[in-house]
Amino acid sequence: MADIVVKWSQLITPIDLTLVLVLLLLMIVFHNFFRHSYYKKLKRAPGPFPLWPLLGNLPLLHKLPHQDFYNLSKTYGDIMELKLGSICTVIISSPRLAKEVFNTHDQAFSFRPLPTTLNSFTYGGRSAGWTYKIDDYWQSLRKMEVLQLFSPKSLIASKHVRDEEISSLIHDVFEDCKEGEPTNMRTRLFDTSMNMMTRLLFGERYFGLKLSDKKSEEFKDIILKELAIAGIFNIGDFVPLLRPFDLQGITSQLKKLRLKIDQFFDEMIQDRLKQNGLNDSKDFLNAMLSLPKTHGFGDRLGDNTIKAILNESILAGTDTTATTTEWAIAELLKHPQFAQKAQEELDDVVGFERVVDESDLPQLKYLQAIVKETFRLHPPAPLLLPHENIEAREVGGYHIPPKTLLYVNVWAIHRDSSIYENPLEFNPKRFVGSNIELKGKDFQLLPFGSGRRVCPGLPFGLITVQMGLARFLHSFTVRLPKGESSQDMDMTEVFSITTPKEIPLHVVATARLPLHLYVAPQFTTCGN
Ligand code: HEM
Repeated sequence: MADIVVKWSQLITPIDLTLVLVLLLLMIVFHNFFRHSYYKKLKRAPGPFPLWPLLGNLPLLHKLPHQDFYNLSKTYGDIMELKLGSICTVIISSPRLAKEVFNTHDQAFSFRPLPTTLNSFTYGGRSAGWTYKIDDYWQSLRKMEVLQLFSPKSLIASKHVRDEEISSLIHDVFEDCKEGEPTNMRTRLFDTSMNMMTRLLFGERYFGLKLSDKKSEEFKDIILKELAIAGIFNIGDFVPLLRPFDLQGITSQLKKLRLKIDQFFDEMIQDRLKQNGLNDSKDFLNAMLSLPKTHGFGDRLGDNTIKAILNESILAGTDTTATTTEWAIAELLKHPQFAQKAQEELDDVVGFERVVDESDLPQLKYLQAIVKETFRLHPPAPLLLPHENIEAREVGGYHIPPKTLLYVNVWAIHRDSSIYENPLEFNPKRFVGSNIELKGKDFQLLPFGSGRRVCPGLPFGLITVQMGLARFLHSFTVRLPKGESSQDMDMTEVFSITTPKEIPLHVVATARLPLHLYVAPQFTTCGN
């Protein structure tokens, strides 16, 4: 054996090895070069040359991929093709092409490639958002979610949950301001959204009231870790050769986290099954457990599907509404003239003797304009969720090969200067009197996506943001803590599963309504 080792080392000298490596590198560069010219013949969308072996254009992306794509689109146009590792990726950055994708080719691009992180959290893509294709299973899931959570009837049934949780938020901020303490809006809004979701899903509040409760703390920790890890742009998803090395340490974290999630949801499901009178409670977990197993799902509405749906709903429904409301308050601190205008409207419509009710919303036009403007500048999912096609298509006159990863960069669309005047300016006036809606039909404003895969939580998410902001503005005037200037406020964003402000917003609030309107709510015991 020793002899053989000696012979090999004599055969291959360091110079030989360097030559082989250089040759390999040249081969990869030439391969990419010829492929690139070949693409051009097929009228492929323009894009930067995929210079890096294995990585392609990946090194062009930094911490905020949607901003990198936006900057690249200024050079290459509103449809461009990049090679991210081994994945052919097309990025759409104009309303015209978003309309073409979601109207003409919606079915073709309705496939959902599953990143490694979400594979684990959705039990192999069993939730509606990460089911790969649109089939009977996906349709049954969507139908069940809409019926139980988001239909007009369900929204009326869950109104008291939103009212109570927002009242609790107002009470907590009031307590902070009585003490003269700044309020951490990030934590308060997150807890509010989380409590709403957990009450709808399994009938329990999780945070805020029971901070000493160990189980609540553990649950919050799991969810925060999931949110953090789910947002990581995993190199292994783009460069399969690197996947086994787990360079970002994701796989090991996922395993630990998945065990904890499993344990948490398993206990909850078992407890529920042991309880007599399963059908008395009207939360989503009970609805799922009560469904006959064959109800449109074949035998797939097992425990793993239920866990995947619960987990996805928490991940999709919590941070999205909380970060949008936080951005809205931050923008209004920077532009107090708009906050004042919204407060005048609230005072006119609601007065000072009661709190805002959901039935007031249609009259709160200025508030609605503020919410739209916030979604325009700060869409929680700036690239929507990834889409994929299995058949070749032509978009904008360019050939899109099968298995292309497609991102619709709504962050870029929302900043298109041919649509929005001074697009980088926060100015809700642009939506006053406009009939642009958030429902996915107006392609210049798409924070909830569009087409078949449009967000099913849209009605719930929108009403939660509108009501949270309306109640907050009606109840308080706010300023930043001493020593901080709103004009210098750092508005840097972070790319994660949502796109929050990098530095959490802290505010000092002053009450503007009679004291009895800040009392803590009496919580009804169950979700619905
Ligand atoms: C401010 C609130 C929200 C925003 C901005 C938002 C945004 C989005 C976006 C952009 C998509 C992807 C659309 C696409 O790929 O074209 C999506 C999908 C989805 N959202 Fe939301 N969402 C919000 C709230 C919610 C809530 C409250 C829930 C439910 C608990 C929810 C559940 C889902 C699900 C299940 C999908 C996947 C749909 C599918 O692929 O079939 N979202 N959402």
